Amino acid sequence: MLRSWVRHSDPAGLLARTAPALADSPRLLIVWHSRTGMARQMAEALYAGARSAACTMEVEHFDVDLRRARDAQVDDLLSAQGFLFCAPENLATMSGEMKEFFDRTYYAALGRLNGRPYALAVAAGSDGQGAAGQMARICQGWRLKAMAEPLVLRNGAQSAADIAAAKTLDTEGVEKCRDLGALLAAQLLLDT
Ligand SMILES: Cc1cc2nc3c(=O)[nH]c(=O)nc-3n(C[C@H](O)[C@H](O)[C@H](O)COP(=O)(O)O)c2cc1C
Repeated sequence: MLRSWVRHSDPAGLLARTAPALADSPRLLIVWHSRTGMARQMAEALYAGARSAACTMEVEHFDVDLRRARDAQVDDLLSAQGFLFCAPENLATMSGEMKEFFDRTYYAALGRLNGRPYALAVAAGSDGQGAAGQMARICQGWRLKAMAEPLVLRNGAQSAADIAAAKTLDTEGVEKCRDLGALLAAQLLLDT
């Protein structure tokens, strides 16, 4: 579509020369899963932080792809220069949908993401270390470069009722996620 518009409207070919740069905008991929809302809000704050960092750095062309785990594909990984993975801890592991994303994409992406920056964010009741450790091992297998310690936010839920309740991320949590999103975006934009 863009190429055909360029061909017909730009006989001198000036825009055509800039088109590849637009197609090659750096891309940050955020993959998330959430059952009761906390990790979703964390992922949204990661996204907002990444966007605002690009704005502060006056970077015009920067894609931030916020993708639910069940919808994320190998090509999404391959076309991104950096990653944020955000999931809840369920039964001392990352949630099943997040694990299924890694299972589905791991071997197809292996050896093709080496050195790209990443960070992790985990929503938890009282722990979170199990999910963070598992995701970190997978990212290590992919030879990604950790940009920060995993961000683990705990809401204290332990009873069945509290666990099932819809969650609201507090202001401090939003700020921490925004900061992490900004850090990843800044690193990626400096690298590319
Ligand atoms: C089935 C299930 C198992 C859970 N197991 C853990 C756990 O092992 N450790 C923990 O810290 N929190 C545990 N939680 C609490 C969640 O991590 C917490 O409620 C968090 O907010 C979930 O994120 P979400 O709101 O994005 O779904 C569990 C929740 C569910 C539903």
